[in-house]
Amino acid sequence: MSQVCIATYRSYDDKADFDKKALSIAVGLTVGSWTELPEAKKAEMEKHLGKVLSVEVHEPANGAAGERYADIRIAYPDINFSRDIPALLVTVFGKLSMDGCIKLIDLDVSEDFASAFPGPRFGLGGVRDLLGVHDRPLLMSIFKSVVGHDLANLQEQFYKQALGGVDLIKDDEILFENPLTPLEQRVEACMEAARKAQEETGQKLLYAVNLTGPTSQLAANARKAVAAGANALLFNVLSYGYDVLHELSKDPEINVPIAAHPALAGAFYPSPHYGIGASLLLGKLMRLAGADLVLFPSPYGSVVMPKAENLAVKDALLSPLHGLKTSFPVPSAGIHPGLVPLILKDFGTDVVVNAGGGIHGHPMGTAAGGHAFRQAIKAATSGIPLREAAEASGNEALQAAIQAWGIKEA
Ligand SMILES: CSCCC(=O)C(=O)COP(=O)(O)O
Repeated sequence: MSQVCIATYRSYDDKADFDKKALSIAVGLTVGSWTELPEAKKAEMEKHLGKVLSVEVHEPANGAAGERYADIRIAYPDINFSRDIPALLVTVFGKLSMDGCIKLIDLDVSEDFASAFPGPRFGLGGVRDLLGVHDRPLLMSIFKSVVGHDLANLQEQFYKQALGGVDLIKDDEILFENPLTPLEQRVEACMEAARKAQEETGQKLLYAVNLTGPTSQLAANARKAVAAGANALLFNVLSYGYDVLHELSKDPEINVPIAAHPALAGAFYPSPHYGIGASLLLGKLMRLAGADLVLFPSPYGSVVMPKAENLAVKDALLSPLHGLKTSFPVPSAGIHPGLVPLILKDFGTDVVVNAGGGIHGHPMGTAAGGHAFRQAIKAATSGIPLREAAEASGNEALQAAIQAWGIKEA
């Protein structure tokens, strides 16, 4: 069994000797120095020494400045760090993240390291089981206007979203503990609206309430939310750290799916030269830490992530990973019904179509916004072009949505 975690980096430098650089990383981030060590000490330290596995240099064809880079793979012995994500990240990219043009692209953790992580408790299949929906993409709606609103207002907004036939409703990530809509009362009010809507729609619904507060109170807040009836949680993972998600997701008393919000991710992944690659940041590490659903920008909407990077996030959430359950991909931001065929083309059926403005901004109102998405999903999964579907009687909501936002072709 492999006893190392392998980090892949991309390093840009017009002149560097990348072999030398790789060796200095492998030694510097493990035993500190090597050649100076006496032979007896070397024998003792060998098991701690990082190893350069490969260095692939890409010379720009035209010699253009700023385009020469190398992909460097280094194996770090598991013996050097404890079985937690902070220890792993500090080892492979702590000081190094501040040392020139270098980006952490990927991490392959060992079976032994992964064994400390149960991963998503529900995962994609578990979320589908809770909702009883197995044959189509799910639809999630986002509360939009939340700050400064009282419980009655949020309950009314929730009810309208639920009537639109959505499968999940999530809080806006900027809704924190506040006197107008305290956590437990908000959960009770929204779940009451969910029950009322279910009487009309016959549809089950998950409400991902935003879990916030100081880290020391998060687990208690989560338990309170669950006791009040919350059947899902939203969590701003990157502001707290992956280890906090890991703790929450393996807590047996917090027995509901957790949706990871990507707030702050833009500080890490967009630069080609610095930070952490999107598929690692929003894919592999979120899944390892236990996210059941992961939100991230799509290639089509208002906050755009390049398509290849986006599909790499999807793959990291869905490909085999040490036997962990898969996490639901939720490409988001600026999504409207006219984008549904593109989303399904790239993501298939195992995706959550997620919208805030694209639901609340519908010309016929919030509930119609949900209906328009459901009609678009039905058309796209049946291979019917949206324009054709919009002409059908009963699909007036879709027609109005297309008039408002249009259809984006590939
Ligand atoms: C950048 S991914 C997170 C998307 C999100 O949380 C959101 O509120 C998107 O809202 P929109 O009105 O753009 O659908």
